[in-house]
Amino acid sequence: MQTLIEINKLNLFYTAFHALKNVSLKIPEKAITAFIGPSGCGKSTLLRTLNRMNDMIPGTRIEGTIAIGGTDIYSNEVDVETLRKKVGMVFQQPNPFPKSIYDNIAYGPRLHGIRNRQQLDEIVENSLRASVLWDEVKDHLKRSAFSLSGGQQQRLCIARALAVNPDILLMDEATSALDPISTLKIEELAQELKDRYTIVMVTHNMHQAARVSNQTVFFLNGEVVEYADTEKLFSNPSDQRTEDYISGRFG
Ligand SMILES: Nc1ncnc2c1ncn2[C@@H]1O[C@H](COP(=O)(O)OP(=O)(O)OP(=O)(O)O)[C@@H](O)[C@H]1O
Repeated sequence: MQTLIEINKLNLFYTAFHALKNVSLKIPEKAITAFIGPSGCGKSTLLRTLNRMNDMIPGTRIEGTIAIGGTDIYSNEVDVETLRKKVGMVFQQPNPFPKSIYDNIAYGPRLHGIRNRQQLDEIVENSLRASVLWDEVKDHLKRSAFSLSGGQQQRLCIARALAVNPDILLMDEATSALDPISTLKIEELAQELKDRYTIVMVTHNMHQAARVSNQTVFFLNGEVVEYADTEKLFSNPSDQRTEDYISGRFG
């Protein structure tokens, strides 16, 4: 598998607190990579570095490099807005805009200069189809996004991220606020999307990582303990700490 994201000797500090320690990882394209580990081990912090969301947190400093498709995303030449278009993100709580379903999806494309109605209609339909929401909403696109259920809102947020044509989709505990059926739908959706997008997901739920991901990274105290094919990591971990964690001895 081809590497898309290459993290090299990454250290991240929140002021004096050393949150990520010497992290090096090669994340392959068009696959699902899961970050697991106990609360506070740095999963979300690492995810946020991939589209520079950490830039928004005062006092954050990084050392080391992250390259996406060979480009150092922290170099001065990189435009952060363009990076975030290419690296979309979905959060724990669905966060649609207080707008119609249609306008939620059209928001990003409009921001990037697309005004043509027919073109926007196509993007809205394709994005909603890709997030498997089209059939449920096609007859009321003008309704508020808040009229949707939590699970539908999360699929809307995924569609919104897809509308600007990203390469990478970051999912930060994207199902932890959802009921089991909605969770399953998002997991199935992730499986479908991985043929076209590179997905990196943070999850508290080891079963979810085992069910949906191709690779799993296990973190502890800001360090990578083990990175392996998901099947291998869950059936035959190399490190005793991984074994202890996946068998529920801590965390
Ligand atoms: N904005 C911040 N300022 C200071 N410290 C922070 C900040 N965000 C996170 N941290 C600290 O960095 C460490 C890693 O946090 P992070 O949220 O990345 O962990 P996590 O593995 O995603 O945890 P969880 O599973 O609970 O979400 C924790 O000790 C946390 O307290």
